[in-house]
Amino acid sequence: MTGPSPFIRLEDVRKSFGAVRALQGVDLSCSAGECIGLVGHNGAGKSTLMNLLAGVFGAEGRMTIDGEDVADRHTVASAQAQGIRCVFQELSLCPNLTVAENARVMHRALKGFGWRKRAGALIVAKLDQVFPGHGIGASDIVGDLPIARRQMVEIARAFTVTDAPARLVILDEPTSSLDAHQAGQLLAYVRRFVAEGGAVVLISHLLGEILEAADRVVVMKDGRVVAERLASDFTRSSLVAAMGTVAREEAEERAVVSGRRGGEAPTRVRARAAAGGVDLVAHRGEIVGLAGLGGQGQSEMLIRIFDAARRSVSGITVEGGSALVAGDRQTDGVFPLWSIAENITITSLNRLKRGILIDSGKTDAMAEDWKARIGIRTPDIHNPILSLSGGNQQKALFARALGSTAETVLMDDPMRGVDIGTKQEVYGMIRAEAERGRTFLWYTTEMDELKHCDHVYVFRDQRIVADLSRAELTEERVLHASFEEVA
Ligand SMILES: Nc1ncnc2c1ncn2[C@@H]1O[C@H](COP(=O)(O)OP(=O)(O)OP(=O)(O)O)[C@@H](O)[C@H]1O
Repeated sequence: MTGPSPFIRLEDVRKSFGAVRALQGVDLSCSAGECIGLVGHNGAGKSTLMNLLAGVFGAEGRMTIDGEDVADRHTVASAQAQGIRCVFQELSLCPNLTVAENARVMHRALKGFGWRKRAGALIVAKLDQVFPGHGIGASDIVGDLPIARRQMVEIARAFTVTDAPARLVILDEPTSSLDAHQAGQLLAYVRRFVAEGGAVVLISHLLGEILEAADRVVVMKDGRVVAERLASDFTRSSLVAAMGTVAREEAEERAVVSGRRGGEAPTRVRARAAAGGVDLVAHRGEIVGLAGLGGQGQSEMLIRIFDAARRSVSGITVEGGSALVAGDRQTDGVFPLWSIAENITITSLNRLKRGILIDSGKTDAMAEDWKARIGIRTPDIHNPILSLSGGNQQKALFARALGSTAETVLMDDPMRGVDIGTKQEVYGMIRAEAERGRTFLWYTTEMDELKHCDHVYVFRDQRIVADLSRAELTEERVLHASFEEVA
């Protein structure tokens, strides 16, 4: 399927974490000048396989680079020297350093007088190539950047070259925090990089991206490769079928019936408009979408509403409490030292007490219930949350919010890294909860998800510039409102 001498070849690779058999005999080869799309359910083993390529840990089986057996001596340093670069789901930049300094962390060759300037020039030039108009400066502190820009820096850094070449760049959910425009820029760059002889492994749950950017698609399931074909031989539905989620995909097409609740239902959230904008109003049982380009104030609005449910915030009223599903899982969502069960139950502890003490039987029962309902893949809910795959961590955050008693659930692009089958189930849960009276405010960068909303507010420059009903909702109208002043 690949050329005569692939850059990297893995054969019969196996890896276990305790009782979890993450890889159960995987073959994969990757050649210069191709983009491999890697897809599969949450916990299928994709990131584990990429960690292996990047030298993060070893495994049983064979691994050759340029035909040479390296299985016993492949490390992060040797991978880097061979030109293997990785952009993992959880960003690895140092938040207290500048963009230029983070570029230097990866390139030891940038030393001596003026290294900071050279590092800055290197990363900004790559940002210009990958994300024209990015608006990022070399001296910006990474921790001060919004998550989309941090992700852009991390991606651009992976493609920068000093002494070692960039031969294979692994992108694990690279567009999860990018808006559609930025994601398009990245995919276009991937195609240029591949055309010039580079290799890319692209992991994504957005199948459109895979079909657009990949030459070959590899489908994983439960630690095995279950299908491998040219991308042109797949359609979206045959790819979904290969992943084993065809029935749920069809369920997605079911229309939302609730419609706008204004007038008849009580108001749950009201946020007064910024100058020149539109008020945000959400009623009982309504699913309200927040759209627009990334970083236009959507996440900030959700955080302000979340705060307003706890203390007085000028211009915002919230009835009945709120729960937040964070978009930036790494910094706002997951308690990294806690177990899966503790992460799920933290906002429900008031209900899980016996007397004044937390009842561990009740917390375990709640966590087990959500593990089953939302399909969190773990042998034990008492395992650390970081033992879960990225998508399964995100499911735990959903369980935390949906399992709370809050009347309003705020969702900050919450489906990042969640597989297509689980997404359908969560969409169904959101609909069912809305029908029972819960209110959802849902910021999403995925156009397809807006169709689950009763109406959609489009944000631009930190204010709402349009309020589109379901009937009015088209990608064109959202884009139009995102870019232009709406009369
Ligand atoms: N450090 C670890 N400790 C324990 N278990 C782990 C560890 N890393 C991965 N696993 C387990 O290995 C399996 C494969 O995880 P992996 O992260 O490779 O999945 P994935 O296909 O990348 O999923 P996602 O789409 O959610 O990112 C999962 O069951 C996960 O819980």
